[in-house]
Amino acid sequence: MSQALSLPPAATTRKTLTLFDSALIGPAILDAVMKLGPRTQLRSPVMFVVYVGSILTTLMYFQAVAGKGDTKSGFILAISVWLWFTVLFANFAEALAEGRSKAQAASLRGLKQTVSAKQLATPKYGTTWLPVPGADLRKGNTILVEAGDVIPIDGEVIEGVASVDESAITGESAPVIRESGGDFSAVTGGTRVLSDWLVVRVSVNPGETFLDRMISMVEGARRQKTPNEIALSILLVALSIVFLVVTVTLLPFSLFGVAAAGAGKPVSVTVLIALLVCLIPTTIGALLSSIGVAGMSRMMGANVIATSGRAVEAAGDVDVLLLDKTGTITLGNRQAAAFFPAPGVSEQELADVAQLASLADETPEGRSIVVLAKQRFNIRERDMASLQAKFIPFSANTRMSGIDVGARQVRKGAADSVKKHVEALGLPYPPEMARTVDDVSRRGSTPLVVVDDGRVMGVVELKDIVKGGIRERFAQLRRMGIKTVMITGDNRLTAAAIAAEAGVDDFLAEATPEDKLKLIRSYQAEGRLVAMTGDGTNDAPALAQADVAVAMNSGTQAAKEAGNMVDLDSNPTKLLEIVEIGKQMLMTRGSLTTFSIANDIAKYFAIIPAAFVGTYPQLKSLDVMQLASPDSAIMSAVIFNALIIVVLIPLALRGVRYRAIGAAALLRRNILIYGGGGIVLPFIGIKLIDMLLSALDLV
Ligand SMILES: Nc1ncnc2c1ncn2[C@@H]1O[C@H](COP(=O)(O)OP(=O)(O)OP(=O)(O)O)[C@@H](O)[C@H]1O
Ligand SMILES: [K+]
Ligand SMILES: [Mg+2]
Repeated sequence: MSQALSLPPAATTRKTLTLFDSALIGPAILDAVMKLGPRTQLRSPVMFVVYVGSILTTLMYFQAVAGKGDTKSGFILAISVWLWFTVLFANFAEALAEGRSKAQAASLRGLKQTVSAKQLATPKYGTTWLPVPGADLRKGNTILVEAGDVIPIDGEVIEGVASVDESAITGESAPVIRESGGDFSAVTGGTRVLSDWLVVRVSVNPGETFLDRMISMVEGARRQKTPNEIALSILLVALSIVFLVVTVTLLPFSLFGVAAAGAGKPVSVTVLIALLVCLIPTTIGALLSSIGVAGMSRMMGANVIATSGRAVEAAGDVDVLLLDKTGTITLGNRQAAAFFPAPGVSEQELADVAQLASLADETPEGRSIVVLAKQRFNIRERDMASLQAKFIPFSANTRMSGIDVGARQVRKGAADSVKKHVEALGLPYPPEMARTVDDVSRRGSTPLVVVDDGRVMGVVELKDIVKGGIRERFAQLRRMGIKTVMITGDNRLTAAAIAAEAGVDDFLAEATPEDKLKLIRSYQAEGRLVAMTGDGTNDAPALAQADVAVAMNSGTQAAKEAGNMVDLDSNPTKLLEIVEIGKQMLMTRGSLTTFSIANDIAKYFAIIPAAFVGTYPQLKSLDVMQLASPDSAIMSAVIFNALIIVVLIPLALRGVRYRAIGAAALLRRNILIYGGGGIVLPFIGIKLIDMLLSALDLV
């Protein structure tokens, strides 16, 4: 067994970077310069206007040097340089946000390694295996992984039980159990088997693994714009066009004013460009894409892999959260705990039939029944082949499983399903069973009724445990205005007991996969945004329908594929963080947009009097800021406009703090801070820059 395959320790692979990590700054500066191409610039129309302004003023500077300028060449150069800085600062903000995601992707790529696999000739343990390079494996191949092996690729366990170290991917050091059947059968490439062995059927082709998808998602975070982002971009473009028209029409006004008075100086094109840049919403235009990228990074930091930016955004507006019970609210390894025989049946007889019904049942429930019968009554496992029995597997629709031995039907399953099954055979269903079933259910356990060829034998109690700390977290969700609904295939009483213990707002019991889907659709029809958390194959259709679909990493491949997020920690209350990150992203975008527009209005008052006082001396009375000179006023506004981008980068990346107060209160608060701040700050900032410029005698 090659020990050289061991993975790097989790701590080094999941290193967290500080906001302005020195390792990120250098590359981001370089990247900011690389992003100066026109195609890249065109992605943000607002910044493209600044970009064109920078080029025009540069050209005008050379014209002025040649003696053909409409104003002093030094002034044009200074404006031009600061416009270029404005563009570069915006590029830098984006590059810095992307740098963080890229670092996260790189640490994931570190997990991808060339591993040799043990390919089996037949999908059966004990047959010979051949060493093949992991990259040669294809969907459908079967492989053996043993203690110490790195699992070469994603797959589904078809035989065996083993403990697996998934810390390289999840950061969680406790090993997890992976076994065939049930909801714990998916294994992820890059994780390591700690004990025992597994036979795994490869479920993907190379390049399509979970790790590959994570990497491409983290790297491509920027590429697709979300619907909200597109709407905002349209608003920003519209504002820019309005200001462009306003600025362009100022020139004839100025020329006309000078002609009419027979004195004064018309406004220069440089000043008009400066004015335009100050008026259009450059602050949000520069920071918009970083806000989106940073949101995805924060998800990743919370150990959630989001495969769609739209889902991250929708998370901020979720109204209803649906959770499946087993494996999501509870630990999910329901274990047989007790046998309750029907009248006239001994406990041993019940155990015997229950074991018979579970011989081929590979679910954790089925296996635990076989084990309990062995422990209690030393009933040895019989061989399915020599019994010539036919296996009837469990399905979420029939809610029963068992075997057929010739014409003899041995079954176990949900009480109502078994009752129907017995009555369909025209046999009596003992009324005493209902009491036992209710007693077991009220404890929050799952009752399975066992029936041997129509004769009801008794009840098996399956115990499950509610995950710790879940109650408080649901209370927190309630305070955020999110309704929690538990959906389960279990009966009403069990569901009610677990719902009460976990503290969910509502529950739906005896739900088939179709019922889960229907419930989601009905909420969506009311215009609500639905989040769903699930782990099982039977949750997959519902996950595919939900707006925000969080699959547990411990769950099945089908669930993970149907969802648009995977929680690496498999924590059902992770949605709290997901919602916070989504809300934070929406709020950051809203706050900075408010700030940006308020800011531009303030600049208008600083620049207009200064720019046109040469044309219309009456404007002097509007000059509330008493800036040193018209040139200094315009220069200061342009510098402020550029610097504010840099000042706000930390806020864009870190996000506005989310508080669990009502939406209206939050909105009021943010408008006050970012709208009010946006109006006041430029007056102070521009005045200070103006004083500094004249103190240094620069204008
Ligand atoms: N292996 C099995 N054999 C027979 N019956 C089973 C088996 N597993 C579960 N059942 C019965 O089927 C019912 C529904 O199954 P299950 O609990 O897995 O549904 P579910 O929709 O996944 O709900 P959840 O995972 O939220 O509890 C169970 O309550 C139980 O009565
Ligand atoms: K601006
Ligand atoms: Mg389930």
